[in-house]
Amino acid sequence: MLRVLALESELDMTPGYVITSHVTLEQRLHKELPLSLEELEDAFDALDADGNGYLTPEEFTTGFSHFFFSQNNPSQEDAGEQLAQHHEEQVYQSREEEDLGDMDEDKEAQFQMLMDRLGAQKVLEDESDVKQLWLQLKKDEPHLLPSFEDFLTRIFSQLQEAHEEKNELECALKRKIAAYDEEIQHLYEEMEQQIKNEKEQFLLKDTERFQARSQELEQKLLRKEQELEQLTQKQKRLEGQCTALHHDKHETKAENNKLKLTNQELAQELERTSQELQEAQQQLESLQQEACKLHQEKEMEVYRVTESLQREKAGLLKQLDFLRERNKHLRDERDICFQKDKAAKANTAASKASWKRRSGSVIGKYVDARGILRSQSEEEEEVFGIPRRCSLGLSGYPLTEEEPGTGETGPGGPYPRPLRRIISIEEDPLPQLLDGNFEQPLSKCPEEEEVSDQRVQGKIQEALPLKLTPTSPRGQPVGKEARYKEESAPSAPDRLFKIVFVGNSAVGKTSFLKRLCEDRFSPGIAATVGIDYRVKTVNVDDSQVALQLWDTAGQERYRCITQQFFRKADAVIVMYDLTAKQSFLSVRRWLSSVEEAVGDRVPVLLLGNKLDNEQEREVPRGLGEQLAKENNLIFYECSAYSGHNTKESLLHLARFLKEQEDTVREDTIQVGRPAKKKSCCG
Ligand SMILES: Nc1nc2c(ncn2[C@@H]2O[C@H](COP(=O)(O)OP(=O)(O)OP(=O)(O)O)[C@@H](O)[C@H]2O)c(=O)[nH]1
Ligand SMILES: [Ca+2]
Ligand SMILES: [Mg+2]
Repeated sequence: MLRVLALESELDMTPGYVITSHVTLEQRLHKELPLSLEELEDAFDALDADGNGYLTPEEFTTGFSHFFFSQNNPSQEDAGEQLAQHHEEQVYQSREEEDLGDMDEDKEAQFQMLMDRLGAQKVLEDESDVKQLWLQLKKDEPHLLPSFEDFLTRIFSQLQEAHEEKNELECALKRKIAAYDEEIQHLYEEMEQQIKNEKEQFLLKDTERFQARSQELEQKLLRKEQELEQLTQKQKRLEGQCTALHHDKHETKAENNKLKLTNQELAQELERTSQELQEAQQQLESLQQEACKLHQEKEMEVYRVTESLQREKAGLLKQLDFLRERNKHLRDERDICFQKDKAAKANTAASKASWKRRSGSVIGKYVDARGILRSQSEEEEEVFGIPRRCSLGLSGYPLTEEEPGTGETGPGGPYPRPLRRIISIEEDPLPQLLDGNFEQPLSKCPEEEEVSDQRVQGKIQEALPLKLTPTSPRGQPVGKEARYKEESAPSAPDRLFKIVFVGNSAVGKTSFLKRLCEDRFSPGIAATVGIDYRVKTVNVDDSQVALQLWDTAGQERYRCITQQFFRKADAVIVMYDLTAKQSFLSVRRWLSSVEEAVGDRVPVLLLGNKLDNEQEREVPRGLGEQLAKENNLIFYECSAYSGHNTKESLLHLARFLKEQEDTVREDTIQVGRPAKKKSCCG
């Protein structure tokens, strides 16, 4: 029993507490108990119900109670007995429980006192077993009670000690555990710390690496972003360019279409224009041909007319001479008559010279509509002292009503005036023949009538025959040569020179001629179309020089027409406007076309016009003089506006032409002598 009790004291009665293996237990108990290891082995094995080598408090309690009961009923041997025993035990227990139920109060108190004394509460959790045992002992073996109680005391003290030990152990264990824990904790912490540090380091490294990596990645990202940015910008630019190109493409396409359309239109236009141009060219050619034909016809006409006029003139002059002869005879006869019968102043019927009416000459068309000879000028007035004549119709009668009192009236009313010969515009009119105000029919003798104006008397008398016998139907014109005998008698012009007037448009050619021939200036003059024509007669050293002045149009488009007139020119006048530099610069071109057409055989007069416009002068005088010197020209600066140098320059040219012609004549007379060319400017 004791053995068992000692055994029990080694057991930790805490429920669930597992006793370490029995080997450990036997070793410990072997010292305390007078048992051999084998016996202890058997005891342990007997208690280890499940044979797992470990004793639990339940196994120990159960085993102990077996042992105890077996002590009480040693007889029972077999299993059945065991079983019965077990059954008995159960019954016992149940019986016991009944007893217990009946246990009186003091036992309970005694037991409690015992427990208290033993301080079992601290040690035991469940006192029922011990209570049962105690009661049982009390009941069955009361003498054992004290030993039981001793035992219990011991056990409990041992238990208490064990408990305390255990507690101490526990405490120690706890402490150890705590220490271990602490250590572990510490270690754990350390480890934690280390891990933490490691982690931290790792983290740090990791972070660093991560940071580095992330920086790297960031940089890479940045770079990529920049690249992306650049790529997007590039893409945008390219898109922009693409759209622009696309747009341009559209625009270009549109423009292209437009251009194609314009091109087609232009091509059509061009075609149309070229057709029009061809037509225009054809028209122009035909016009030019017509113009040339016309011109040639006109030229031919003019020359025919001039020829016929020349012939007529020669005829007329012959007639004139004849008339003068007749006149002279008549005068002689008259003188004789006067002497014979002063008294018998017989009616000498004025033999009405029946002036054979000349057939109208072809010159009619050169006289302007009113029959006024366009070339009549003041000069004639001076030279011939003939006042302005009234306008004559083509028939020779005045176009306008005469002032009353000037017309002659005969028995049958006004005498029909004999038709006058209308002198060609080609030659200067014989003023005395064409005098409008002195209605002297050619047949009338001057003595019958007092000529009102003394100034012209001699001229008319000389010129008019007293009595003209009817002559052959077409009186022979009195030729020029005949006139040479009558130096004094003014007559048709001695010389006839054809002068062509050229120069840029608007330099003042027409105004100059107007001033020269009509002595007036009309500012609003229109530009000349094609060619114009005037005649001007000047008196050079007592001889009449008729100048045929061809006024050309300066405009470029008439150049080909004017060009043709150079050929027959006896002299050329080149005019520029001294207030327009360009017109001066064109002079060289004019000179070269003159040179081309007539060589240098004709004299050239260079005129710088518009001298009145001094403030707008663009061509210094010296330049004109220099050019004239270089090209051997006669040079004047003049003004059609003021008339300055208009006559002087022409007189100079006329004199030059006359002298040139005289020289030529002399040369012709002295046969074979080559004519030398006089320099124009002397
Ligand atoms: N101040 C001034 N103006 C002038 C003079 N002569 C002509 N003019 C003006 O110049 C302009 C042209 O005169 P025109 O006589 O028609 O010139 P043009 O050379 O005949 O011209 P085309 O017939 O085209 O060759 C006109 O307005 C005239 O009034 C001048 O001496 N002085
Ligand atoms: Ca066991
Ligand atoms: Mg003109």
